[in-house]
Amino acid sequence: MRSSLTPLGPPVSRDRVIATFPKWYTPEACLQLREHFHRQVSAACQRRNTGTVGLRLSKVVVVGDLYVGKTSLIHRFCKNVFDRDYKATIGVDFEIERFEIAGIPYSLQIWDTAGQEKFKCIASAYYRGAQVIITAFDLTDVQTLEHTRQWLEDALRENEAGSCFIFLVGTKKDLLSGAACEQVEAEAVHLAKEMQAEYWSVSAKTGENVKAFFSRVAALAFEQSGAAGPGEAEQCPAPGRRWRTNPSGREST
Ligand SMILES: Nc1nc2c(ncn2[C@@H]2O[C@H](COP(=O)(O)OP(=O)(O)OP(=O)(O)O)[C@@H](O)[C@H]2O)c(=O)[nH]1
Ligand SMILES: [Mg+2]
Repeated sequence: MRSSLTPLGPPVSRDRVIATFPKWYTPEACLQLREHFHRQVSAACQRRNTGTVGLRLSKVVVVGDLYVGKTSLIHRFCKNVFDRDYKATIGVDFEIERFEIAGIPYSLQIWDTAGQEKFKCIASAYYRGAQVIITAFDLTDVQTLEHTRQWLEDALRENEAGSCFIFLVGTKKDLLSGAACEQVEAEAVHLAKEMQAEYWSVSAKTGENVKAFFSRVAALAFEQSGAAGPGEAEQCPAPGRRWRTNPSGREST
């Protein structure tokens, strides 16, 4: 059935409908601990403030070393495919993924950048204007985790301080298990806290956590963008001053 809220293009698929706030991966490194939409956003959505809505699209930039699996992660989410063969991204590429969040149409423009050094100057030209920066590393290659600091620094240089949500994502989870996985995750969580990033482990091969991860990205970006209606963005703190919710559920900034 076609949704009345998506007048342009085909309706969003059922698995792109986000009705309840998606949960974090680990509470140790997460951008906020609320399990529901912010009350101002919910109220705006209930009023269906769709006549003069805020921005309905957020730019997401995915960075990280070559071969860590950035393209694979995006393709698993957007096309539900996985390719075992490596085809280096040359420069940049992007996908637009449409959602319906709390009843309101919303899209992510997901930029896939090249990890190879020789393409870095092309890719970095596209960092500007990001609402979300995803720094990816390979869980089986600890050096790629160490390099995420530099990738983040480069991406942040092109954006206003405190204006982006940052995610640190460990890829290829299917290749690691048990104590080895726990050890790398612990290191990554530590780094994520330093970066003020939210941490996720995913597998593009099996699809584990991929949809949950992008739903979380979309919901956080949606709340912050003002897409729920006029005035909501000003009431929602910028990512640098995120809503912090203590475990008791009380919100603070
Ligand atoms: N086992 C496993 N392999 C993966 C996974 N994700 C990616 N790969 C493999 O890792 C290789 C690199 O993946 P890409 O997605 O092309 O890496 P990339 O980060 O986009 O690389 P650049 O475009 O050069 O920056 C490919 O051979 C993929 O099949 C995963 O979750 N599990
Ligand atoms: Mg690629």
